[in-house]
Amino acid sequence: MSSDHPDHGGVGWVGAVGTNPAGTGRSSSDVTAVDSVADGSQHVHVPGGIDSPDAPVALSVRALRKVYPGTQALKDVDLQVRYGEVHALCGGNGCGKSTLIKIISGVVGADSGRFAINGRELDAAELTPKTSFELGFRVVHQDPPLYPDLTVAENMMLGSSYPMTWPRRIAWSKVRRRAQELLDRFHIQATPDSLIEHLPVSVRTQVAIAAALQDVQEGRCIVALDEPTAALPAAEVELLLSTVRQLAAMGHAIVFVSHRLDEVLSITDRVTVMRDGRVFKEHRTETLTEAELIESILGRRAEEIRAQRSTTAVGEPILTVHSLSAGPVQDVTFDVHAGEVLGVAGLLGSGRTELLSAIYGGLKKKAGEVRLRGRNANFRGMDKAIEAGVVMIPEDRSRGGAFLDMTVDENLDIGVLGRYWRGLGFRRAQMRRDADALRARFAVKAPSGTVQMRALSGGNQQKTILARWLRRDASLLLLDEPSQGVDVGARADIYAAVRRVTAAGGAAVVVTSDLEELAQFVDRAIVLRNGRLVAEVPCEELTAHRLNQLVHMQSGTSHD
Ligand SMILES: Nc1ncnc2c1ncn2[C@@H]1O[C@H](COP(=O)(O)OP(=O)(O)OP(=O)(O)O)[C@@H](O)[C@H]1O
Repeated sequence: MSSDHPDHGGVGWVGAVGTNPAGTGRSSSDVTAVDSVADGSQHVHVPGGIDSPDAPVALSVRALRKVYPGTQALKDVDLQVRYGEVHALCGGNGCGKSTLIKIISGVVGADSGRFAINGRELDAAELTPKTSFELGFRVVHQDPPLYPDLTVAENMMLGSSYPMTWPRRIAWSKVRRRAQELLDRFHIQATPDSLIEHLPVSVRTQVAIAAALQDVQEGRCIVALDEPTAALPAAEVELLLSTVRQLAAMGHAIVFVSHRLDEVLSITDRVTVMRDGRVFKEHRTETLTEAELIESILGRRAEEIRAQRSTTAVGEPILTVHSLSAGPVQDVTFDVHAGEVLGVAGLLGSGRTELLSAIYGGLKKKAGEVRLRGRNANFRGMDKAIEAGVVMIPEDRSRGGAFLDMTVDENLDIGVLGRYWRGLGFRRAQMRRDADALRARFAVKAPSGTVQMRALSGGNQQKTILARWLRRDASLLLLDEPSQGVDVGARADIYAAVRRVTAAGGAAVVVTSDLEELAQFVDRAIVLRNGRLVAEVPCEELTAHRLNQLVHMQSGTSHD
């Protein structure tokens, strides 16, 4: 391990947390911090700051190893997280971040390693979900395990005990009231009786976070958030990030996994960068620049991954949308030209996802028309749109794409099998070579193309699905949150693939809640508010700040 200061403190390998006679594992400095929290103080006294060797350690991991068939996911990982800090775990897709968190939460077994959680030392074999939970480790996983056909209240109560009335009946009014309190506390736009399957992805993520954190007001916890903001639009991201900072100020230790480097730089105290199953480096956020962080994660210079704007002259209109109304979308008119990537910015509920869906034929139009290369394109269903050269990659990839029981290459090849028939012969070797090349081009980290899709990390599944769709000969790409969950290098690779389509005379429309990404990668943007197109931003005016102003303007939450 190479680290700036992988200091393990002076009291054994668990740092400042020794085990006291009462078995709570709290040192005296530790207890002071707890008392101050109980007193309602928003600040935790950390002697010398959280970087000090005296700062109490909440979580310590030592020499952790994990081998999956064909992959050594973790190689001698050491990590220390202190009370009162937000500690980022960063690294490329498949470097082992989720595996590390799953092991600490006890849901995946490690091969070897030692842990100290809230002062209790354990061996890898002793760590079960129950022990981890009882010791105060809380986690919101990348794909939160919510039950789509249950209500918000029912999902929130799963895993904690249901309030009961006599004679042994669930007290539903109490369940609902408790859920409503959580919805209010986390400012979630849902009711206790909303069915999860009817909620947008971002609201589902918020529900999962609220459910995991429902009891963290009491006592001190270690809260791990595995890419909590991947599916959240900007306004909710800010809300969540301030909740995270508040939790740290209350004395909890936060492990924060994110590919969104602006978030990492804005709310964390330290960053541990992992590469290929190892801890590569630990940084203090205060003195870290974005370029240094990118270089630490990727091992390449930040300039190498900057996206190029369109270099081709903008050609004839590929997509023309005229006075379109569908769902919340009202009277929207715009066009996208050959060679162009158009970005769509808007808050949750602005109609951005429905706009793509209406163009694609997934959402019924109320009025208006859609033209492709000047011809009427009122697609009735996906097949017709695909035939016409339109590719749509939806926001919710679990509905739109990954076949987890099939192999990676089968996932890549679905939809293009017809290409490989030559008369009665099937060109299997060519198909394999093409899949190899595709995995390499999209940097899909997999031991081989024959492993099951479920063995891939979240980001690598995402890259596989994108590669499947982007290999088609599309003339119009409709992409909803294309870089959700992918690392900073892969994000640039995805836009490079989009550029290949536009350079060949195609066009693309990209919806993303990451305004930095829009400002960096698209050629022009439109802004939607309450279903209406309210602004068009040309390339020379594209900045995240400008887009942020425009998306918030009417709601009175402008962030000037
Ligand atoms: N159930 C599994 N079976 C086999 N291999 C697995 C399994 N789960 C994860 N892996 C492998 O372990 C490695 C680490 O995966 P992990 O999910 O921890 O990565 P990650 O850093 O969280 O990635 P991402 O940023 O994409 O979420 C990857 O190579 C992945 O393919």
